[in-house]
Amino acid sequence: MDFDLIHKSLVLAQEKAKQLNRHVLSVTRLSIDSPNILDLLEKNKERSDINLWLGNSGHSLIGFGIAHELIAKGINRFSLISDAWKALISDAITTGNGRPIAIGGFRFDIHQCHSELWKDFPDAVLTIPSILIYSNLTKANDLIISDLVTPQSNIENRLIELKKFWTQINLKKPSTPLQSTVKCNLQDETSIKENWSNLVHQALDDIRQQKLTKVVIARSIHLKTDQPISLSTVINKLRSNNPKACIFAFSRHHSYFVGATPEILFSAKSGYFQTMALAGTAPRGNTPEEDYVLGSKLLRSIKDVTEHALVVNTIKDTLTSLCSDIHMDDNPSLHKLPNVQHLITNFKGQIKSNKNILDIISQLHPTPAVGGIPSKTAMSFLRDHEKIDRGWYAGPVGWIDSDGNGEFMVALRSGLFKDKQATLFAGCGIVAGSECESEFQETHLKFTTMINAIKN
Ligand SMILES: C=C(O[C@H]1C=CC=C(C(=O)O)[C@@H]1O)C(=O)O
Repeated sequence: MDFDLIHKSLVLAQEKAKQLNRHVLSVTRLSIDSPNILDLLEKNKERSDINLWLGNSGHSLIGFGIAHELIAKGINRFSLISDAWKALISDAITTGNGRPIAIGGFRFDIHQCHSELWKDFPDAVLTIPSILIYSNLTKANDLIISDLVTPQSNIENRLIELKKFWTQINLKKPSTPLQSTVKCNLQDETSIKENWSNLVHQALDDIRQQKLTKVVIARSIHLKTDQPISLSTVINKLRSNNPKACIFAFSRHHSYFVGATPEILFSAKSGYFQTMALAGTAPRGNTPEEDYVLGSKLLRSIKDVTEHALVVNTIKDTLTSLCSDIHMDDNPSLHKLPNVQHLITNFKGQIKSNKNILDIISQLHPTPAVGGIPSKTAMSFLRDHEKIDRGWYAGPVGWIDSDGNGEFMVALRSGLFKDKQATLFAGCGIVAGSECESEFQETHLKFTTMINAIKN
């Protein structure tokens, strides 16, 4: 590793920090030989400062440590984070063609009661890892070393610390696979079903009274294992079981939030964007014939097509003021995943030059694929009736770079892990015509993404 280049960047950052009398981010990019991200994860699985992204469009990131963390609370969390990010990157010193990259996530709803379960996950966080390995399909692998330098920093010490940190992360460690067996907790099925049925009926009542057109309700399940659940085992299984999904993991303090989501909230590359409406679900068939029948039925289901169209129209309306040259699929098609198939409508186009990805996700979130219509009424319905703390489930998670590129996904098919416990989340859209039992089964299928990653 070229430590001279890192040293140079730290020195320049300190000169600037002294001039400005505030901290300055130093970022150095070095090329490294094909590091295996999953291998690095395995070696460091016990760490509590890992940010991982295995994107479905080829971008992979793994970050260790924290050079700097932007944290925001409350109603203006998106704009606070966006302003802090802009200020940070405008001062940053970059060497070796480096560019700052941050990774993080946002809570689904800041007004929902904040429970103890999510205490390690603030309303909004963007982390600039000390060491970040970034790779994509076309470019070589980058090792990005970042540090926050103040006028008082001891540069020589910082360099020694960074060297030590890299050695520690890269150290060969014998892997000790954990044998976990999943046991469901004692919560009995009847009470779960009863709560679910009350929630669905309440939602249908509000729909009948025209207070709501759609609301996406969710439930959680708690699992206990006989050994701590290994992050790398879960990630490896998610990765191999869900080739079309984006796999993410955020470990903070003693918990980690992990998922394999199919849903892009907004992704940006060189001024162009991609997003999607994903709503309307059917099971997969056991045979190709059965699968075809289920898929065809979904494409013709008035209830599902309506549920989907509500998402399409809202996304289209929101994008109009933020993007130009918008192209969208004429009709929904099927997005087939291992356990379920969804209706999908893809969008692409250009981002208006004065908009950045964080401004845009603040407008898009929550789409009616996770909230509802009207959005405010649906959110207040969820606060009053859902009785779970969604935390980061169904919130935006992703990464961003200083050139305005990035990807944010909706954190679905996900769970929060702590020691020997996991809390998994799944939801589904309720519209006129939704049925309690089939919606329950749909959430059950959605849980299996995570359950299959935990089970032996
Ligand atoms: C809310 C979830 O899924 C959303 C995304 C796709 C299909 C959905 C549906 O058909 O209800 C949901 O809107 C979830 O997976 O927890």
